[in-house]
Amino acid sequence: MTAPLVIFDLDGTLIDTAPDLIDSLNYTIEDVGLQPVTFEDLTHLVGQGVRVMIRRAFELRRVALDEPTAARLFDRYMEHYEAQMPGRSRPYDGVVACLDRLSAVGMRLAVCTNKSERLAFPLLEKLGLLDRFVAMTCGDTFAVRKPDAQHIFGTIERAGGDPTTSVMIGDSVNDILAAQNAGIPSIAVSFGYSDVAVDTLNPDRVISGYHELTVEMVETLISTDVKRVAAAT
Ligand SMILES: O=C(O)COP(=O)(O)O
Ligand SMILES: [Mg+2]
Repeated sequence: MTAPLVIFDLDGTLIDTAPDLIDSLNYTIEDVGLQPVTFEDLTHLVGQGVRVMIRRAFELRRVALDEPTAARLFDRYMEHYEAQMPGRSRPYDGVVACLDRLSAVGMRLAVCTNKSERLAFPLLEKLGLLDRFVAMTCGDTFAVRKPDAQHIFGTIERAGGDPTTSVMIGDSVNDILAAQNAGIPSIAVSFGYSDVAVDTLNPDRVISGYHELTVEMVETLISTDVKRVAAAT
C-alpha cells in the first residue's frame, strides 16, 4: 500500500494568516476609498486567491471594479503582502507537533492551497515549514484550483501518493468540496475562515484543535475509504 498522504490547506488551516490578509487587503482598497474590511468580512472574501478577494471586496461595498483598476490593485496587494511576510502569520497551535507525529509513522505531508505560488512558497519557507512537505500546489499551479478535484489529484501525483490512501484537511467549502469531488476523506478544522459552520459541509471529521488530529484518525479514515473504494469496484 502506498504510504498515507495527508494534504493540508494553508490559509486558515495550517497558518493563521488572517491578520496579514486583512492588513494587505485594507491597504489595497484604501487607495480607492473603500471602507476597511473586518475578520467577519474576510470569511466571505478569502478562498479563491487575491484577485477574487479584491473583486469580492468591491462587491461587498457595491462598487464597480474595472479591469485596469483590478490589475493595479492586485500589484498593490502583492507588493504589500510580500514586503511584510511572514508578518503576524503563525502556524496554529499544535501544527508542528502534529506534523511530527504523522511523519514519525511514515505518513507523507503535502499542501494544496488556492494561495498563489508567489506568496505560498516564501511564506512557508520564512516560517521554517516548507521542507516538511513533499509537495505544495497552489491556486496558479494548474489550470484549475479547489474545489476542482484535479487540484487534489495533481497534488497527490506530485507527492507520489495515491487517492485511496490520501486525506484532505481544510477550513472551507473549497477544501471539503474538493475532497468530496476527488472521492477522498476530509477533515474540517473549526477554527479557520469558513463563512458557514463547517459541519454543514459534511466533512468526515471536524477537529477543533490539532491535538485531535491523530495518526489513528488518519488511519481510520483511510481504511474506511479503502473499503469504500473496494466495495464500489
Ligand atoms: O488565499 C486564498 O484565497 C485561499 O487560500 P487557502 O486555499 O490556503 O485557504
Ligand atoms: Mg483555507
